[in-house]
Amino acid sequence: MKPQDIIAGKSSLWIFGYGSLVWKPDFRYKRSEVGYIRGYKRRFWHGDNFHRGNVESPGRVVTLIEDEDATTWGVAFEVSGSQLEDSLKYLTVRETVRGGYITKMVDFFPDGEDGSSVQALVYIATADNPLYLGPATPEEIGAQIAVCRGKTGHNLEYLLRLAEFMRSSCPQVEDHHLFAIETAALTVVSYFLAAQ
Ligand SMILES: N[C@@H](CCC(=O)N[C@@H](CS)C(=O)NCC(=O)O)C(=O)O
Repeated sequence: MKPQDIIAGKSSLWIFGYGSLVWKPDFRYKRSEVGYIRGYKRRFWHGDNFHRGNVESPGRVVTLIEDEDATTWGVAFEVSGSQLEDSLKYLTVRETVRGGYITKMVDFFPDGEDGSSVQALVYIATADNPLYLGPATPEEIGAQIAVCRGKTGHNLEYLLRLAEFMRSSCPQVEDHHLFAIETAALTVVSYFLAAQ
């Protein structure tokens, strides 16, 4: 969907973040809510040759994989008025042009509500994306993240800030994939430090 199609006729829009957007939206918004979407699992299966890696050593960032039994927790940001066009213009470059993500509309369930949901825009990198790296063990992914960096910073920062968000904002959620990769990456880092 093109940004103009997304905002057509809308006075406000919710944008769901589940990776770097949860800790670094970098666009102006009216309000935010922690919550979840259903039918997707978050996986570090997408490559990144710009923000957290480069062409020779792509980093690993998250995307969403369809799984009808799964839920993914993150943050939704409501944008309205001029924030609508500004946020989508910014995210088109950050997510789509540089990251290879496409847009979809999903149901977002704010935490603590009565099970009600709102429609939200989400950026997803699908398996047919040239940057898609696919499944690997937590050890393989952790080792890759421990050594990659890109124009925005180290891949380790991307991982640790997401893990910190989940611990502080969603303590009730046990994200095995995320925390196994965090443990693996920090183990590699500890070897590097011990070797010095
Ligand atoms: N679309 C996901 C993932 C977003 C994401 O991590 N995208 C990368 C682009 S490859 C990004 O924005 N990176 C910025 C950064 O690493 O600071 C989200 O909603 O958070």
